[in-house]
Amino acid sequence: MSELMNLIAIDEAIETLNQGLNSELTTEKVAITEAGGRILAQDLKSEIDLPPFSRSTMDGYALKAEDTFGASENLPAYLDVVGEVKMGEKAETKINSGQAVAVPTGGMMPPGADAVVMVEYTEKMEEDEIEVTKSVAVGENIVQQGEDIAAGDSLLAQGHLLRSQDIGALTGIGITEVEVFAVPQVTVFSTGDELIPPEEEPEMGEIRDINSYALGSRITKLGATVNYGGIISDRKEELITNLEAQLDKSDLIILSGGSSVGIKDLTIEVLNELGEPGVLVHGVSIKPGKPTILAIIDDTPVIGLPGHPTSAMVVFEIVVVPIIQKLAGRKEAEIKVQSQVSAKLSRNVASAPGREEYFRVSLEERDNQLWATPSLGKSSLITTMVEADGLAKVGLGTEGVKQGGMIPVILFD
Ligand SMILES: Nc1nc2c(c(=O)[nH]1)N[C@H]1C(S)=C(S)[C@@H](COP(=O)(O)OP(=O)(O)OC[C@H]3O[C@@H](n4cnc5c(N)ncnc54)[C@H](O)[C@@H]3O)O[C@H]1N2
Ligand code: MOO
Repeated sequence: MSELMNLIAIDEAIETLNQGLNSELTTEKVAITEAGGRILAQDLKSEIDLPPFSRSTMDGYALKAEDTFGASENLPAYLDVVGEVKMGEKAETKINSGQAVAVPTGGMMPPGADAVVMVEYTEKMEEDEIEVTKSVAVGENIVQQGEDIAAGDSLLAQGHLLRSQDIGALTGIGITEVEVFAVPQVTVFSTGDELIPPEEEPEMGEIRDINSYALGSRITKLGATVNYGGIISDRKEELITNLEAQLDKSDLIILSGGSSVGIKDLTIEVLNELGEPGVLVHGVSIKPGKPTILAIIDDTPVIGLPGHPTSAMVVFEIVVVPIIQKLAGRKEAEIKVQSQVSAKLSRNVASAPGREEYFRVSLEERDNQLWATPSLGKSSLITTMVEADGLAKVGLGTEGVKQGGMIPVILFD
């Protein structure tokens, strides 16, 4: 039987693993159409101004603002129309005092003009004269050259997750290829003699595999590639063979089951035998999820999650997500940003002393207030996750939270 667990705090556990990880990540160049959701591996500066010329933001007339000062319905200003800017063409006609040029929304500002009056505030008098009934300020209704992005500006930093708006900004300045970090390859195994693949009919005593698929789906959502390693029986040789086969091909291996103190619990033994440094952490002060194992085998992190499906998913969220993000190259500051809300508890919750506790909660909005109702179901029941909208956290040094107390809730994706 393995030795009894010596629990350590979550942050310390994650830090211990991070310290042992190889920080050199592989990168690759991808077309901008493939770059959404990837992590940038370079700092990006703009070499050009966006927009490359000053543009009107309204349909109207480009003019010198001072020619409209004091203009009103009762006392209009009169200007000579000396030309028209065509969309997508260079504005050539120079404006002098007392002159205006018709300009469409997005059209280039003609030289000499410093404002645009909207067409609604003008009246055509003759073919080449307008009356202006509103005064405009210098710069009004114009986007200046380089106002969006100026040449030399830093736009995005290494480690940033490329979102749709980032992709748009990059194509706006003509960047069609970017250097990104390679997608982490994550292998998932389930362990246990009782487990069978979901497509098979269970005999009495057998249980269909839940964890591989719940975790695999979450891994995909995080932007990593999942390799379904399958089910490993509780035989030492089988555990060794399966792990050895995947170690070189994986950036991270996740096992579930076989992590607690018990006769069949060979995981620790095997992880220590397979390579250096072996098991770094066995037992984390988190509930559910106490029997979590963190190991590194010759540069590949291996994480053993508790077998109970809910416990496995909770530990995945709290411990594995930041590790996958780190392996993906995501920068520290962004990793901490989780989609989190603050909600009022609809009933008292008592928390395990000395453990950071996570309750599955369902959320409901009542009277402009978000209320969290904790599930009291066992961590062996996957439906406690299905019914939940998120995880409410009760910190290490807290005995519980009273009904009506505020609590942070990490939202499920
Ligand atoms: N005497 C003690 N017993 C247990 C303790 C303890 O401290 N003392 N801890 C309990 C807690 S808490 C947890 S969590 C589990 C952890 O168990 P293991 O990580 O060793 O996992 P198993 O024993 O293999 O499985 C536990 C449970 O989960 C089911 N399971 C496992 N894998 C899957 C899967 N892929 N899909 C669906 N269900 C799975 C398995 O059939 C068991 O029912 O230990 C407690 N016991
Ligand atoms: O630690 Mo177990 O993971 O509480 O259910």
